[in-house]
Amino acid sequence: MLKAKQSSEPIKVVIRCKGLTQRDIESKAREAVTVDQSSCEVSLHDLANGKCKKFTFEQVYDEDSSQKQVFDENAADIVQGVLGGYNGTVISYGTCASGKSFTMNGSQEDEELEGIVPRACKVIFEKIEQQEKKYLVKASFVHIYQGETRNLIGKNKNKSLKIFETSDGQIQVKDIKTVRVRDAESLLKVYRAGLRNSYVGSTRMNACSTRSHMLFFITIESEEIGEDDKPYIRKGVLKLVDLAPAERTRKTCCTGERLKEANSVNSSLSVFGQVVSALTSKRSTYIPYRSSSLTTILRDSLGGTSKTVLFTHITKSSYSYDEVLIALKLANRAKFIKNKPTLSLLSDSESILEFQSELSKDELVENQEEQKMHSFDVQSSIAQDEPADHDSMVIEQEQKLADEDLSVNDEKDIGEQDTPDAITVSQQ
Ligand SMILES: Nc1ncnc2c1ncn2[C@@H]1O[C@H](COP(=O)(O)OP(=O)(O)OP(=O)(O)O)[C@@H](O)[C@H]1O
Repeated sequence: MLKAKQSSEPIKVVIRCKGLTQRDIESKAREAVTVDQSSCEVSLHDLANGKCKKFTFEQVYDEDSSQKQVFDENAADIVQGVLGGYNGTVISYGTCASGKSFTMNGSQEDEELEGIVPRACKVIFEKIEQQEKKYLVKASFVHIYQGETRNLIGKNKNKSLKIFETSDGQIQVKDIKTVRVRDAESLLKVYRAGLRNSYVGSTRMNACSTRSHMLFFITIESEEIGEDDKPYIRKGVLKLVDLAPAERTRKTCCTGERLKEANSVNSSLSVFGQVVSALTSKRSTYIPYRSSSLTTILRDSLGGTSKTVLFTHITKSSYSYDEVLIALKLANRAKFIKNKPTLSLLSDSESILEFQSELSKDELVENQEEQKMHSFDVQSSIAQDEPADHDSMVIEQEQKLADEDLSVNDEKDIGEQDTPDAITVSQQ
């Protein structure tokens, strides 16, 4: 793999603050957080003793921020980078019910409320349509539930997937389900099918609380001819990560399975915090990535070659003071993590052949469709003595293809031929 090294840059840390909910107001919570968007300052007030802790970040959003603004100002660049052959990561972290899933997924009912993932899916294909180049787009969706990495799409969703490191230092997830997609709608279908399979449970803090860390991967490859007249594949992986919340189990009063889930999430988030600390401490000689599946998969995103934005969600409620303080302290440290975004240009014959053979399948399908249309054209002209309706034929055929490819939720494996044993999710 050819890699044009770039200089290091800090990961972007963004704070998004949610206002008091009706429930907070009814339970007499007060506002313990103030956000100054112009100075990018967040103040956390200890209302009992009148003290205040101030933090500054690259970008802070109050409760009136729009989904579009949040995407445009933080994720659009990352998506553009992935199209250009860089890895990109968006991580949604924060306290319970603070809007982590709202930022990533948002609401399907109202386009204005769509989150980063649906917006990214649309932008990717809008940009691809503006290009002459051919692109391959593939998606995978896994979650980490009680310490096990599992597919959220395809068959065998209960199988625990192994994470391993290849001899050249890449982190891969074995048997991850990967689906080739040809348009934004299909990509969104994969995402939504995975979401339907995710584990959401009711807690005292949130009726729809995420019980596992969810990681949606979009791999984008494009081919070009280099100055040496040889073919190269530009390859970028976009990781869209919705983390489960750290939970004070005494507060959420969960028991049984919910308690096990919370303990497992807390332990992986504690490793996440240790990795952030180690990466930003001058004294540290070891980064404990391997202590959890989450940080192993995110190795490239934290201190690696990815362009990364870390959203830290907090709420204004005075009852969440302790959790907000922990989240702000982690975010404040994460500001000092440096990554080296690195362009990935593949020149090995295996990658090029794989890319070209995928594209040749498209040509085969296109030729078959053309032949079918031609015979339909001739037959219908003979039968009706009228020209065939080409446009509606094409739309029908495309719809059929999309449906066949994306019947993910029916446990029917899709794009089986597209499924490699493993995909690279992290690089040294
Ligand atoms: N900025 C926002 N504007 C409007 N509604 C929001 C906003 N952020 C969150 N919400 C609403 O607050 C509720 C909780 O949000 P969400 O489920 O996204 O939180 P979460 O942090 O993912 O929760 P959990 O930690 O339990 O997984 C949802 O009803 C969501 O629609």
